[in-house]
Amino acid sequence: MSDSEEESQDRQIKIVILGDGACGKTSLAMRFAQESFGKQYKQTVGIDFFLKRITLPGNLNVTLQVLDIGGQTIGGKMLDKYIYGTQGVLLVYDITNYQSFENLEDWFSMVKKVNDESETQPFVALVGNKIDLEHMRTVKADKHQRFCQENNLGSYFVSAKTGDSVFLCFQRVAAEILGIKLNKAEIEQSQRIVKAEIINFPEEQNPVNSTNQSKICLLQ
Ligand SMILES: Nc1nc2c(ncn2[C@@H]2O[C@H](COP(=O)(O)OP(=O)(O)OP(=O)(O)O)[C@@H](O)[C@H]2O)c(=O)[nH]1
Repeated sequence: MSDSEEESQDRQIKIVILGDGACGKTSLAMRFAQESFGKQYKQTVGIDFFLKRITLPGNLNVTLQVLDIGGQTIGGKMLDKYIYGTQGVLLVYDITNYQSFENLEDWFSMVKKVNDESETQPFVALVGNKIDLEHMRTVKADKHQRFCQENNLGSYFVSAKTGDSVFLCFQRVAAEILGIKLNKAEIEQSQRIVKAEIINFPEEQNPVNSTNQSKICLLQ
């Protein structure tokens, strides 16, 4: 195989998403891989797979195999097998649900246990999801930062609903795994513009310009 053929081959990386039920793992994977979001909660039983090809600086094509692990799998027999040999781990919690943050200790312990005797360790990142619900936040950002510093983790805040920072998170994790540095322009480019939802409130019962009201302004 010539050098150029070798260079044009895709790199493959495996990333698992772990965390409590309903923290938004499936939503994150779907937002990243399919650009979609569903408001309806449908529990993942076992595991789901998503594939997405991205291009990193230097025209490097990378296929990300994303394993979305159901929140109920903790303590299950298969979990070790899903985690083993993965290059990246996203530890996800819901910023409005403190328990989902606390329980990450258990998920992280599983990751450490499985990789205990392995020569290579996965790149692990802490992901606070649902930042569109900032007004309902119960996990303070400094708690998040402390957990990252203490355990040497990557740190992200995202919203699967709006798409805020989702692509950036996966892109940076992939770059980190492959030892590629992203420059400021590349990071800014992948920060999506977040569109606000437009809510149509029903018209007022008695609007100002309704026909039974005078539109004439009287000056006294
Ligand atoms: N507001 C808001 N809701 C979200 C967000 N991400 C997910 N949700 C909602 O949270 C609920 C749970 O999302 P899922 O993606 O199914 O959660 P999960 O972690 O995969 O859950 P399990 O399958 O039980 O492990 C759904 O109703 C989603 O619509 C987000 O960023 N913002």
